[in-house]
Amino acid sequence: MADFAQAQKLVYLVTGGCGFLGEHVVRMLLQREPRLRELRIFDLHLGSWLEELKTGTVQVTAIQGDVTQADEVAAAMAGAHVVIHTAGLVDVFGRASPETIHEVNVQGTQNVIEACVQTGTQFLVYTSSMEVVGPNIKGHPFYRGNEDTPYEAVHRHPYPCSKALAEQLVLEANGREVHGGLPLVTCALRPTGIYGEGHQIMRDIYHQGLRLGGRLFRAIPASVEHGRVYVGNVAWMHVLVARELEQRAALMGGQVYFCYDKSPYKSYEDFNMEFLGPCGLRLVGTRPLLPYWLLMLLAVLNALLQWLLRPLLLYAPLLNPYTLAMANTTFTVSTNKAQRHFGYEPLFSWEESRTRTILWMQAKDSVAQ
Ligand SMILES: NC(=O)C1=CN([C@@H]2O[C@H](COP(=O)(O)OP(=O)(O)OC[C@H]3O[C@@H](n4cnc5c(N)ncnc54)[C@H](O)[C@@H]3O)[C@@H](O)[C@H]2O)C=CC1
Ligand SMILES: CC(C)CCC[C@@H](C)[C@H]1CC[C@H]2[C@@H]3[C@H](O)CC4=CC(=O)CC[C@]4(C)[C@H]3CC[C@]12C
Repeated sequence: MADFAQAQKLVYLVTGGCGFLGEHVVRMLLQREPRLRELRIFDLHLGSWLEELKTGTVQVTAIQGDVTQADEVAAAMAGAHVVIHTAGLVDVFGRASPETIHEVNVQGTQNVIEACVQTGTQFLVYTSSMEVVGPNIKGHPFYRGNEDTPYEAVHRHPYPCSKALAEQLVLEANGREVHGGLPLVTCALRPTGIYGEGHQIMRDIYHQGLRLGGRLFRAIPASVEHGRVYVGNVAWMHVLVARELEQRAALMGGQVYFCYDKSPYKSYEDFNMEFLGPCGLRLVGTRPLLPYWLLMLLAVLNALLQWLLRPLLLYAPLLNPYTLAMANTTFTVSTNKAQRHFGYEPLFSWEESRTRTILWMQAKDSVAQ
């Protein structure tokens, strides 16, 4: 018992710990990081599920706070050894203003870095995104590329712009001296499209299908591959990186890693059908029902409507010119950098990831009815 207590010495802080990915990171840390003494969960909105975590041997501290407030971040971080920064504004639908997206994703990340320096927190793991690379505005395919694949990364949309800037800040901060004189060690993880338990967009698409009488109509050619990764494996990568950063600082510091697993390469819609199919939905058509130009016209109309209606209400449908371009451009990853640098292997097989996601969809479905 004394040995166990001695081994529990680390304090971790997870920003955005109540979000879709953040919750999985929090639960994974509690399950798979035996050296944890205290886990701080920092989020703008705290979930009631946190209460159930407070019964174990690890001290779980919930902190309601805002990453855009430097003093709140620094106060939460005092005495922490590792910070996993997943908090972010994920908005490609025009819900938030570009200024707000920048403030949360870029200024919020800068505040996390400065808090590390100020408080002496030496290890920072940042949740970046595939969107830092692409797809770019020219619609160039990125076909099973890796971290070194040359690609023209050009963005205009506020979300990828903010993620790219924030990632750059994190990587440039690697090696900065933190309070106490030691060097800050940082790295960035770039998930592709994350799926799994808690994935709100999947639920939105499911409900859209229900409204259409149990059908979805193919909009994207089946040949367009879209990278996807299971949330449990993304969480596991975060836990492993955080664990290995100290021992392998020279190798991993300042590095980026795509998040990957054994999920199959498919189009966005065909991939979703792996889960929506068993929930009773059908994807109609082997080819897109509407030509691309017509879909783009609808997407532009949606954007126009959003702008016109903004003074009255928030109109933010899934289809807009940006999301259409995203879904319609091949972007997939094939790499083993995480395996080579820190021994990552996916914790969940594709079959397990699929089953877990289906069970969650079905359970949610029965609660909703
Ligand atoms: N969902 C996806 O497919 C992907 C997500 N990512 C990145 O993963 C991270 C997590 O994303 P998700 O879990 O999907 O999003 P999410 O929206 O479910 O979670 C984000 C969390 O951050 C919190 N948050 C937002 N603004 C905050 C603020 N000002 N201060 C403190 N907390 C704040 C939210 O309350 C939320 O709990 C984000 O950084 C996102 O950019 C990267 C690649 C793919
Ligand atoms: C028929 C329509 C055109 C289908 C619309 C699908 C879109 C809503 C989604 C297609 C691609 C998704 C994005 C992608 O998986 C990469 C992402 C990375 C992130 O960091 C955040 C989420 C997202 C932008 C994701 C959002 C939904 C899509 C645009």
